[in-house]
Amino acid sequence: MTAASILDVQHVTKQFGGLTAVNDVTMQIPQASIVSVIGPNGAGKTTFFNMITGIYTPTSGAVRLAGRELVGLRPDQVTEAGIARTFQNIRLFSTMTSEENIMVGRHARLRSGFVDAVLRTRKFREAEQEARDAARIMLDFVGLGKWRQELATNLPYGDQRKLEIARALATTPKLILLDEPAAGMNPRETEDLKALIRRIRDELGVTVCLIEHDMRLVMTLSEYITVLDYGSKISEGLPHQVRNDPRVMEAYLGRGAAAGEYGKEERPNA
Ligand SMILES: Nc1ncnc2c1ncn2[C@@H]1O[C@H](COP(=O)(O)OP(=O)(O)OP(=O)(O)O)[C@@H](O)[C@H]1O
Repeated sequence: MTAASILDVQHVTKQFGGLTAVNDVTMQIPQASIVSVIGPNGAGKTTFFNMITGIYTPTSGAVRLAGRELVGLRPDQVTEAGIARTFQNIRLFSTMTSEENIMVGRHARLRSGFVDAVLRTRKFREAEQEARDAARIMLDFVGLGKWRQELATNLPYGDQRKLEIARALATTPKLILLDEPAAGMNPRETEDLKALIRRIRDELGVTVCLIEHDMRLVMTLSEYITVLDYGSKISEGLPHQVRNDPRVMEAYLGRGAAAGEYGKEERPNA
């Protein structure tokens, strides 16, 4: 990779007792790129994201965002540093409106403090208005403007996932990590998602890294792909390189779950 990296992950390892969930993985994410991390179930992908975002501290290794070391920071500090993420399972506040869900996500950026909030000072009201405006902009950006006052739980499934992305974007990240964003989506929702991810990079200039099992989406959207298996990096490169890598084929096909997971039309060497 020749482009400057926004994220530089060096030799990260995570052990849970005797289990090595991620084993000495090095990966660079070029600025303003769309990249994917793939691998069979249990390969260590989510653990990898959890180390980048401060949920887990790596057993060893370094994670740098634009040169700044992130290991040791709390998740909220990592968000503040410029990394936002979504989770495998939807984590919206179902009793809040779409707008409120985004305002909560933006909390990390609010400048007013607890005392301001209790006293409802001008500073607090201004910060709240700013959060509301930002929420509207993000809702419009992801195409959910009409759902602004609707409870999150009432949104169609695909729109709930978009709302999570909007919430992450409202923290004005440099890099967004999406954990299985297409999970459970129908083909039309997946196409919509693909267009949205491209716009996040092209129009907002935000670098995107996704974990995804939908190989058709991964192969058509990603500029670079990193493949994990049993915690180790077994391949990386351009989509066609990864698709044709015998090690990748073996990792998927060797477990007998290949047809479903790798996708019949996107099988390596197909
Ligand atoms: N907190 C934890 N404690 C112990 N083991 C864990 C923990 N988190 C993950 N693991 C184990 O680490 C390994 C990697 O899990 P991880 O969830 O990172 O894989 P994954 O590639 O994201 O899988 P999937 O595609 O199924 O989501 C698995 O064996 C898992 O059981």
